[in-house]
Amino acid sequence: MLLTKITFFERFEHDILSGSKTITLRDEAESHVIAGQILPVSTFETDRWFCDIQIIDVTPVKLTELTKVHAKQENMTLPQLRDVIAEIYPGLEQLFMIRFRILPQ
Ligand SMILES: CC(=O)Nc1ccn([C@@H]2O[C@H](CO)[C@@H](O)[C@H]2O)c(=O)n1
Repeated sequence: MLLTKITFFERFEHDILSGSKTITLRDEAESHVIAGQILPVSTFETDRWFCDIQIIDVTPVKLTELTKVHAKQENMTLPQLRDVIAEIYPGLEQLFMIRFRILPQ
């Protein structure tokens, strides 16, 4: 089943809106989006809509394969990104990188 919406933690809202966060790393359950798809984005905490994104592509990536390039696309350092993923997806090795662009409001 394709996702029809996506949520982000509120603390990433600013980076998404400013264009400094251009990927998200998700588990398999949240990887079901396709290139070209447009999705409404809301906060995880209160389900408040804050933008629409268009999916560029989805690529499987293992935790061990993450590099500074991924971190830069998250507007983080690699250690910060590893910490965030360990917190959200403890013990998960297989991630999916979703590249997106923010649509003008
Ligand atoms: C239910 C829900 O909202 N889940 C998630 C899952 C991930 N992310 C962000 O994607 C990147 C890598 O995981 C990091 O920047 C994360 O913080 C998020 O914001 N929200």
